[in-house]
Amino acid sequence: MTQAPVNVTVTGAAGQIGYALLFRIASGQLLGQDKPVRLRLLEIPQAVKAAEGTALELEDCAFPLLNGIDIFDDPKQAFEGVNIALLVGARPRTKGMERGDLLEANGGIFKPQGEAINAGAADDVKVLVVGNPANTNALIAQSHAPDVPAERFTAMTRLDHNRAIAQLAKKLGVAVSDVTKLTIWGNHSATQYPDIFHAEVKGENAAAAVNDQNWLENEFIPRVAKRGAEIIEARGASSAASAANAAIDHVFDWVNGTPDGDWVSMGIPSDGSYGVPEGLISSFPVTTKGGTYEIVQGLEIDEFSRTRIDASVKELSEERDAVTKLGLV
Ligand SMILES: NC(=O)C1=CN([C@@H]2O[C@H](COP(=O)(O)OP(=O)(O)OC[C@H]3O[C@@H](n4cnc5c(N)ncnc54)[C@H](O)[C@@H]3O)[C@@H](O)[C@H]2O)C=CC1
Ligand SMILES: O=C([O-])CC(=O)C(=O)O
Repeated sequence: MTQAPVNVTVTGAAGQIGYALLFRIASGQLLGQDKPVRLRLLEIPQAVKAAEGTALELEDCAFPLLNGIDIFDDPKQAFEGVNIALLVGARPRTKGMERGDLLEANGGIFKPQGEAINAGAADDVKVLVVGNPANTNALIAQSHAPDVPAERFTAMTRLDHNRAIAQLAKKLGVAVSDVTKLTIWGNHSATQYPDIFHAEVKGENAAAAVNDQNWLENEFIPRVAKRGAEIIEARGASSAASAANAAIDHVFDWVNGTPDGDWVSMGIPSDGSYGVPEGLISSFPVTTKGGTYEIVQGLEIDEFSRTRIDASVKELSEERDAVTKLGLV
């Protein structure tokens, strides 16, 4: 272990996703088996003790790649020198809360975190926002970090991507590894559009292999888009291990590259591609290489897909308008 450790900051470290995520980071699954990590955990003061408990367990795993753990309740300290920032902690919607209240409450979290990243992060910082509403929280954080290149702020739609692959593989009776080029477009919300028209199954077009528009419209798309609610209904709590798994996948692929002939979905600041207004943090098909990503260009978007993408992008624009009015971006 000759390399300097990579500083990984995890917010909401004492939460459900944090508990499923930290052990995998420390075991080397986030970055690779050759990369030592130093964990910097951020929690609210009331949850610091629980985070300390998790840190005791991490210690007890004796992970060879885990170089150390520090726990903070101050974002400025937690993001000092950070290379990889996983923004998981967020304010959940509670009874009687309107969408605007939710955006405002999260603004109170993601604005100071964006400022702290701006002030203290390492030059190569990469940020993944998991906490909901993930795309707009990422936009808030990014807009308060003017010295960090905007494209370093990403939002997680990888869970949706993985869910869609699993459902498609199940429908066709193939292995998940047979499915490539799946795309999630838009927002991490019920308006998202899981697109199988460019996806392939063993190299053949997936939509043609399915050949069932009714399944696509009335089963597949709503199932994937509302999977979070299905999990909450069944488990009595929101997705945690699968969300942590998706965060691992997102960062691992961003850092280590996507395989030739495939791509992944990431919520990223739009450059105007596919008619998505510039600056909105929207999900696109991307390839990654050498720690950077590029939007897959040149995909033909038919009328059906266009309508779905536009609907999700409209929701993102409305969220941006709402947080702009609140003075959060
Ligand atoms: N993008 C995606 O695909 C998914 C996103 N999520 C979202 O991830 C978030 C976390 O989920 P869970 O871990 O299940 O929630 P949780 O409620 O178990 O944990 C959240 C943790 O964040 C902490 N926290 C709150 N404010 C904080 C702040 N200002 N700084 C640092 N920590 C703070 C809380 O103390 C708590 O320990 C939620 O917003 C959830 O909706 C969940 C699943 C998938
Ligand atoms: O729906 C939720 O609250 C959690 C979530 O984002 C998901 O599971 O996709």
